[in-house]
Amino acid sequence: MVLGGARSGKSGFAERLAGQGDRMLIATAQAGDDEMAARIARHRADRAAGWAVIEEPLALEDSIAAQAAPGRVVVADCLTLWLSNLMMADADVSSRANALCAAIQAARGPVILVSNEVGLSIVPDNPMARAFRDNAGRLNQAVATVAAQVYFIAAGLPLVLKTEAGQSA
Ligand SMILES: Nc1nc2c(ncn2[C@@H]2O[C@H](COP(=O)(O)OP(=O)(O)OP(=O)(O)O)[C@@H](O)[C@H]2O)c(=O)[nH]1
Repeated sequence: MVLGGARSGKSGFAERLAGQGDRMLIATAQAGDDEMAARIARHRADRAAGWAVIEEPLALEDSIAAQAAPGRVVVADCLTLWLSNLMMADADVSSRANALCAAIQAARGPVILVSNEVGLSIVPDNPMARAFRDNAGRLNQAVATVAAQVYFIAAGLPLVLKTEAGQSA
């Protein structure tokens, strides 16, 4: 799991972690406006050759189950937009988080999950944003529990939060 703030360098770190072999990106972002469309176009242009890409805004757990395979690294980018898409669709966020964790645990190959840490700033002034922030914090905790390794990226640099041997001090 690769956590970080906006423009912290977490997607680039996750891409480097995936190495050079068979790599698949599951992108959860949707181009809801021109600025987002330009962002996505920039990501496509900057992406190194060799990546297969699937765009899946909602059924992330199904995509992970279908795409994770021995010898292939799957990068899911990002859980925060997936959560936002679920909330906009009035989905049951808690049961979908459980389904995602089950898919991660059952995956037949390595899965790298990118997520935002959104809880470090002031309390949002509207209930929707507060619910989003709380759901994001719960989702990150649930995924970090089942992840073998967790990194926090700040200013492009990784802080190791959890290794396969356990949590770092
Ligand atoms: N639909 C779609 N989305 C993409 C594609 N490539 C990247 N994205 C999305 O772009 C989003 C990340 O982009 P940004 O918002 O520019 O990056 P950021 O997370 O603020 O920055 P970093 O922390 O530096 O990675 C992720 O949620 C991806 O889903 C793509 O090919 N298609």
